[in-house]
Parts: sequence; C-alpha cells; structure tokens
Amino acid sequence: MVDENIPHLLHIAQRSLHFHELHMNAHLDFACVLSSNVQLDILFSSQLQILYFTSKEVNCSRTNAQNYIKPPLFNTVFTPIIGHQSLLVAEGSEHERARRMINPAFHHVNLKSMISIITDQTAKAIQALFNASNLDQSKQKLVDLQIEFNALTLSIIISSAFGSGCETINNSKEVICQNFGKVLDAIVYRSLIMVNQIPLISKLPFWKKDVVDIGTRMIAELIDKIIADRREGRSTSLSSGADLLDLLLSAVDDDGHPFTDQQIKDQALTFVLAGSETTGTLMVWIFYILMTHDDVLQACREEVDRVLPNGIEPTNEHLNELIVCEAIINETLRLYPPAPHFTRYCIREHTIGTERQLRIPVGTTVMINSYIVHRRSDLWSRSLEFDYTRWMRDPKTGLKPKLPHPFAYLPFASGSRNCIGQNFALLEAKMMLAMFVQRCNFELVPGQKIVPDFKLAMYPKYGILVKFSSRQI
Ligand code: HEM
Repeated sequence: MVDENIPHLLHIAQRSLHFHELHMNAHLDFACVLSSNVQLDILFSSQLQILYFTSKEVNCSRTNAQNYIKPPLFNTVFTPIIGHQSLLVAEGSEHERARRMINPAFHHVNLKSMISIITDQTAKAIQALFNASNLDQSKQKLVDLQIEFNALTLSIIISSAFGSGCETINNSKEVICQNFGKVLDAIVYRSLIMVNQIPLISKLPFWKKDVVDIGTRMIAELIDKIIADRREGRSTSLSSGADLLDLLLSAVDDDGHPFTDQQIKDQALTFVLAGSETTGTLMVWIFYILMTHDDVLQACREEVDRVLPNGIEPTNEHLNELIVCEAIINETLRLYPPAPHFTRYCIREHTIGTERQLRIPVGTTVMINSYIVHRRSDLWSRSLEFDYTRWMRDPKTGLKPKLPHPFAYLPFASGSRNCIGQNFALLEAKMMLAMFVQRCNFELVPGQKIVPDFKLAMYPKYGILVKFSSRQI
C-alpha cells in the first residue's frame, strides 16, 4: 500500500531532484531532458534550468508572481486541443481580461444552479452501476475507480459547459467524451516523446498526429454547432439557472466587448480539460482513503445518513452541513493532490528566499512541488497521517482552521494563476462523495499494488479495483 512507502519516498524526494522515486516517471523523464540535454537547450534557445523548490521559498505572492509566466513548453502541450487564447495558456493582458470575464461564472451564486446537473449525472452513474446485467451472482460490480470517476466527472463538466446541446445533437456527448479521451492520450504520448514541443517535428504526420487532428476537428465541429444552437435559442442549460456556456456567452470585458465564438470554444474546452481528470482523480483517492480507514468511512456515513436521511438527494441547503465530507476532501487534497506540482518560467531576474537566498535568472523554470509541501513535518503535525479533523470548521463560527503558512496548502496553486474552477471542483466532489457513500457499499479488491504515478494528474498507476454493491437506504 502506498502509505507504507511514503516516509522513504519523502526522504529521497527532499534530497534530490529525482522524482523517479515518487513514481512520477513520466514527469521525471521530461524534467531531466529539460535540465540536461544541451541539444534541446539550443533548440528552444533559452536557458533551461529546472530548479526545485517548496512554495515557502518561492513565495507565490503578487510581487513575485509578476516575475513569472507559464513555461512556454507547458503551453505547447495543450494548445492542440484548447487553442492559444484559453485561460490556461494565455499570458499578460489577454489572460487578465479573460480571467476577469470568466471569474463570475465560478462564484458560489452561479455554481448553485449547476448542483442539479451534478446530482443528476451522479444518480445516473450509480444507477448504471447496479443495472441487473452488470452484477455478478453476489450482486456486486467490479469497478476500476479511475475509469468510473473520470467518466462521471467528464460527463458532469460537459453537461455543465454545454447543456442540452449535448443531448439534442445526435450522440454529441458520446462523441465529445470518446474523442476527448483519445486526443488527450495522444497529446500526452506526443508530449512525453517531446514531439509536441518541437514545432517543426510536431507537424509531421506521425506519432498519433492523425488521432489529434481528426479528434479535435470532430470536437470543434460539434461545439461550433452547440454554440450556434444556444445563440439561436435551440438549446438551453440543463439546470434551472445559467450554465457555463450561458455565462461565457454573456460575459463582457471592461469595454463591453464579448468573447468571440472561437474564444468561447477554447474556454469551454479548457474547463473540460482542466476539470475532468483532476476531479476524477481526487474522487479515486478519497475512496481509497475511505476503504483503508474505517474510522473515516464511519464518520462520513454517519454525517451523510444524518444530513440526507432516506436516500434524499443533496441540494444547496445541505452543503454547509456536510462538514465531515468537506474535511475529508481537504485532507485528501493535502496527501494526494491530483495536480502535485506546478511550474513557472522566470521572465525578470530576481532573488528569492529568506534564510537561503537564491538569484533566479531569466529563463529559469521553477517547479513548486505541492506533494512535498503538503507532507512537510515542519508545517503539518503528524504530516503523513490522514487526519480529516484538522480541517473541521469551528462549530460556533463556521470558520475553517488557519493554515500553518499562507503557502502551505496548494492543491489549486496560488496567486493570479490559481485554479479558477476550485469552487466547482469542491462542490462537485462533495456532492459525488455524499451520494456514493449514501447509496453504495464498496470494498477494495485485496492484493493490489497501489502507487501514485503522474501523467496529467497524480493517479494510481495500476488503477484501483473495487467491488461495489447497492446499499439499502
Ligand atoms: C480537484 C480538481 C482540480 C485540481 C486539483 C485543480 C488544480 C489546478 C491547478 C494546480 C492549477 C494551476 C496550474 C498551473 O498553474 O500550472 C489549475 C488551473 C486551472 N484550473 Fe483547475 N483544478 C481542478 C479542477 C478544475 C475545474 C473543475 C475547472 C473548471 C471547471 C478547472 C479549471 C482550471 C483553469 C481554467 C485553470 C487555469 C487558470 C489560470 O491560469 O488563470 N480546474 N487547476
């Protein structure tokens, strides 16, 4: 089991740049090539030097943030699917404009109207698990958690982003889901063998280029149609309020200018890219914890059965009462952050650190490893133990406990480029957790090797096989 390895892994990771020991093989290969391969240094004509820091040293404050952009290499990985103008990859005034226009979509008030989409999709997924034809003789269903939760979170974000357009145009949801998965796999593959990063080579018709081209074209055509239908009033949000597409269509900048259709498509696809596998992976680790910590499962069940008696569906009114669920999600994000690191590229020379001062030259790629920060014993008491109670809100004031350091907890990064979808992700995770715990029994299939690996997110390398059965409520 993974936790037995952690003290050893941490020991190694804190002393070395080598993430191999953290089983982040794919990422390590990438990082090492960048830092050591002279040929590539010349190819990209920049000073490529990977530094490895904890957030305390880098200090993600506003002043420091101005000295960095996203690494240009990071951007080349995703542009085939989300374009150049998406929030994830845009820089400078273009990013600021888009961020200001999109921010309101993720405010609690607007997210409320997406709750029914989340609960509908989750209820359907649970029901599908227990279709009689799916069950073995003991009325159990064997499930790979990663596949199950990736499919569910993809379905939720597509429905929240594109509404009934996905259902009115023949098979469009299935086509988007299938092609999105294929294109992502191909992009990750092409990035790991460095094809995506070298402009000339990336245009050659090899290494799954056809998968990327055909898949992105099919997705783009469907989304163009979905946007046109919504503009013409032929489709609507799947909830009582506005969905993400409505909010993107109505957003205007300070001069009153809206997004173009191309920008709307890029932003909506960015939500699908950034908001599916990350949240899916969070759910996988939450269930891993529930199946390996009886006390945590019991506390969670007790709360869910009390707040949502007789199998009722969670609504906005229940959200604030699910405080154990919230604490379990926060603690899982601490020990198993789905995005375990983020990188920044220095564009202005400056000095960081207090005790250990370090000059950061222009062209340096700085990597901040939240996985390590979240496990530092000088920041967190019993840092390697899963203790959800450290996140419990004060019962009188409802306030969350104070962090040990402003940058000690970074599952969603920090600063002006932090995760814009974090409220959505936390809301979605809470709803899915409550409904699965309310309606299902689940147990880990014994004898599995469970180790974290890293591609787009930090996921269990060999999957996690689980037996699900329906719970009497
Ligand atoms: C548990 C789930 C999630 C985790 C752990 C997560 C984590 C992160 C992290 C660490 C970043 C910063 C990346 C970097 O700077 O390199 C980020 C950015 C971003 N995330 Fe998330 N995310 C999650 C869910 C979502 C969801 C549900 C959405 C949208 C619906 C979303 C949309 C975005 C966008 C658009 C950005 C780029 C923001 C910008 O650069 O201004 N994320 N996320």
